[in-house]
Amino acid sequence: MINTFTTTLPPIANETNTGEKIDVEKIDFSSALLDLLRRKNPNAPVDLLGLVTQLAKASERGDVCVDIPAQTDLAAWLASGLVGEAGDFMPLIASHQRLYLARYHAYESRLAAQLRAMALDAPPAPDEAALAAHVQTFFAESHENPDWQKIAVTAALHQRLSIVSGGPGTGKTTTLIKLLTLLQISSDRVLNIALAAPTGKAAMRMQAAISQGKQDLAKKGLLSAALAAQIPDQATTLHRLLGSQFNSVQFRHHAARPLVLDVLVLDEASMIDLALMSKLVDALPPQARLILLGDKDQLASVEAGAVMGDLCEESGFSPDFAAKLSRLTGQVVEPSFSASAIGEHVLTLHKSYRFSGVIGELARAINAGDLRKISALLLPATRQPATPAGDEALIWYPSNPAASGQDLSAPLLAGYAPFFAAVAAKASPSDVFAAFDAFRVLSPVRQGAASVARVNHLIEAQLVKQGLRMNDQVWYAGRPVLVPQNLYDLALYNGDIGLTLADEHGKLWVHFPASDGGTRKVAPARLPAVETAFAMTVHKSQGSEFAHVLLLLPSPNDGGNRVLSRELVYTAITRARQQVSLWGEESIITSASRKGITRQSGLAQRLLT
Ligand SMILES: Nc1ncnc2c1ncn2[C@@H]1O[C@H](COP(=O)(O)OP(=O)(O)OP(=O)(O)O)[C@@H](O)[C@H]1O
Repeated sequence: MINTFTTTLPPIANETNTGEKIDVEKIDFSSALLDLLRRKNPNAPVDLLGLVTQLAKASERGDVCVDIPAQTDLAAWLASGLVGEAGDFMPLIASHQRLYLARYHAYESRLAAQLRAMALDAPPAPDEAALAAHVQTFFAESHENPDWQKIAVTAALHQRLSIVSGGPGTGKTTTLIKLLTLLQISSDRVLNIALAAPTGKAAMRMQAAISQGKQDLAKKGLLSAALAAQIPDQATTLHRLLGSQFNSVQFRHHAARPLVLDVLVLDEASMIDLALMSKLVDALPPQARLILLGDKDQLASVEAGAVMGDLCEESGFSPDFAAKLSRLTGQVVEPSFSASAIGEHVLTLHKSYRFSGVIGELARAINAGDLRKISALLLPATRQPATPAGDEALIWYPSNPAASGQDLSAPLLAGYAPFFAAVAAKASPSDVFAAFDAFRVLSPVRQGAASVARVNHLIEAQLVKQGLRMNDQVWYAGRPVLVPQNLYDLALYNGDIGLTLADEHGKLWVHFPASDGGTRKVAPARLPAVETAFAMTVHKSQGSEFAHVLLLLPSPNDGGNRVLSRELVYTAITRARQQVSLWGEESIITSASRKGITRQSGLAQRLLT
């Protein structure tokens, strides 16, 4: 039986690891937990209560557990009736010298056990000769050696669990389509394949990328119309796939009522927290394949855990498997020791086919904490005029955007000018969306002088000046909004972006992208809890892409140091397809790249062999 103490879990966190949005419920979490424990045992060990306070705070930051100090009298804790060991029904669990809230321990240990079992449960091995021939056909154009996409496809065909990790443009989707096609070719029936992503936006991007990828493969004569029809174009959100239920943290699909599918593909897997990943794996039917796609270097999930990072911590092919992959791919695949039971299932793509230029170089340098490279990339830009021409891939404003006297409005308005022009011209909702997605302002913080709130305020004030919005008017044509929570009755989800546009009678509607590639509209009155979204936090931008990203990086005294990290800057920069504007002092950028976020979790250790 799973040990659950729902009352001891923190409420759903909302961008907690940015530390900006304080949830009132959360302030009381640590004291509520302590009260509960004291009521159960008035003589609870003092050091236990001290660590519980830390655990409550840590869980708000996204940690799954805290380390138990070496000198702890664990026997006294276990005798207190508050702490148990794995399998006990207690509010707290001590395991592997870590203290957990019971439910997180259950999620973590269960997920690790299930992933280990999936790694051992290999599907019937494909016929080598046939597979080698298919691989050669599908990668006939490849001049790469090693070709990581080819190796990933070949490896994944032998696996029930595959984790494909790569930065932007490394060909995760391209690899996936080849993999699904080959799975379908080697199956004697039509496979039931489901495509899912954490947010509606990410699901739509996945859908668009898959249908583009299918067309590319078909043009090369590698995908017949019949096969193409067997690979779905439709992607859904993970919540919808699992079956969200109103007012419940449980989904309709779980271990006792699994999904009906043969292959589940989950994109943007780094956004998935521990609880959700555990529920997802629970809901898989026996023998179904799970393919996770994501970028392990991006920010971890908003909720607790760093599942993608933990899963990818160790990787490497055994000598036998490496030899097999060498035979099948015709390339040299070196074996390497991996201490993880799922190390062979971590398939990393190394070469970016989209970012050959400065954006990719900067993203890699930030990731590697390569300060010299970062400075070299930023240096030429310092010579650029304060208001650059706008066609450079990297633009740098070397000042604190939160300092007084900084005029944020000019670049903001310039960036959104095509969007306002499309709104004024009453362009179709799809065209207005395209204009809006060409530029986005990102900030790490919600409040402060260079925050999301400030940018939204500045732009809205400018719109008043330009006569495009009446003072204090909440709804106006051109207002972009962000849905901050799941609104199941409207089929809208946390993070969805809508655009307010006037119809031919002047009536305002909020348009949202629809799953068929068009848009659908909702009356503003039905959306009581939305936020203006000219700017958004870097956390919320995950799963989205924009042609041009302007990233504001406030200095420490303006809230920057609390939240800036390598993962945050990397995630923000890699949202940009063509152009990045960085607005922050060099020391802020370099110190962020020195600071990686480490989340306390025992998942990687539980996966060790
Ligand atoms: N092996 C390859 N050779 C040439 N071009 C490639 C190759 N693989 C991918 N591409 C091209 O690179 C671009 C990005 O590929 P793809 O969309 O598969 O990457 P991704 O990792 O899924 O990207 P994203 O960052 O959007 O998740 C596409 O235009 C694709 O056609």
